[in-house]
Amino acid sequence: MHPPVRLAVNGATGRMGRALLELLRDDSRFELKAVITSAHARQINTPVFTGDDAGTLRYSSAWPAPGVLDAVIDFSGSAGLAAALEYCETNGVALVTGTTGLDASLTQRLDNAHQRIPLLRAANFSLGVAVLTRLLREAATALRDWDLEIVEAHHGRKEDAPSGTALALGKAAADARGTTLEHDAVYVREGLTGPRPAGTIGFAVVRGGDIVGEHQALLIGQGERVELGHRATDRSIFARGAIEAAYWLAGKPAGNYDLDAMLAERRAK
Ligand SMILES: NC(=O)C1=CN([C@@H]2O[C@H](COP(=O)(O)OP(=O)(O)OC[C@H]3O[C@@H](n4cnc5c(N)ncnc54)[C@H](OP(=O)(O)O)[C@@H]3O)[C@@H](O)[C@H]2O)C=CC1
Ligand SMILES: O=C(O)C1=N[C@H](C(=O)O)C[C@H](O)C1
Repeated sequence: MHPPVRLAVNGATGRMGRALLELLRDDSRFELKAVITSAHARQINTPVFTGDDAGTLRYSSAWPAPGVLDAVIDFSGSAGLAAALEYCETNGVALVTGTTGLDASLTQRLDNAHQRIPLLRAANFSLGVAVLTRLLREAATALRDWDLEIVEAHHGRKEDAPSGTALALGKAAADARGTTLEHDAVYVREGLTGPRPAGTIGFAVVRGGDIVGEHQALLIGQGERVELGHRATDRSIFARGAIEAAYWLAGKPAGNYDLDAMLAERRAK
């Protein structure tokens, strides 16, 4: 049993931040040291928890002094993740991030971060999507010539499209087929004419209401099709996955880690 992991949550007033705090409040494996959100959030300087065991923790936009944290969990946005990455790299702190919709330069910074810190990124922290990804790799290989379409649906406040998960599923299938999304993805069909080009991977996006997150991969042949799908109905599944990842990652040497490695290590125990 190692001492509690000293943790910060970044993006703490958001949908995922709130789901994380709800679970972390009663998780004795962690000592919550900082609860960080944007400087303009109305919760800044207000108590994070209420009740008899509330403690003195307050929302803040300032990162703690060096030496205070072992790990950061980030579900914020590009600016929030950039700040978290800067802090973690400067202070040698482990970073778990689920933020999606990153531009090329932030992706590049993350790609290089493994030289300095333990880093675990996942576009989707649910166990179900980890399994869906494996199934899709197998189906995309076995049904190599079938058309592949990826359909995703999310709540109306989501900022990026297609979702990080849809892109990760597309990438997994493209890798399995020996191609790339840069070469074969079709994100928009408006203005295209003629038949569907063979080998392309199509993406379609639905946005509305309170949909937590749904992903479907359709492998479409002649006279038959395979449909693989996952439906999240509660975002606590993502929060739980990220918390397990932070506990697993804290104290590891610098490097790039993923959920598959964590799940494999746990299965082996
Ligand atoms: N990998 C996964 O499993 C999942 C990934 N996600 C991804 O996580 C991200 C967040 O999602 P969600 O919680 O729904 O989004 P929200 O918009 O609800 O939350 C984002 C939070 O980050 C805060 N924020 C903005 N800028 C900064 C900053 N510079 N520093 C710190 N905090 C900041 C926002 O504050 P304010 O509102 O004041 O701007 C807000 O509280 C998205 O990219 C989403 O796609 C979501 C679910 C699961
Ligand atoms: O923004 C969300 O809500 C979600 N985002 C992630 C994504 O972009 O794939 C994961 C999940 O589907 C919820």
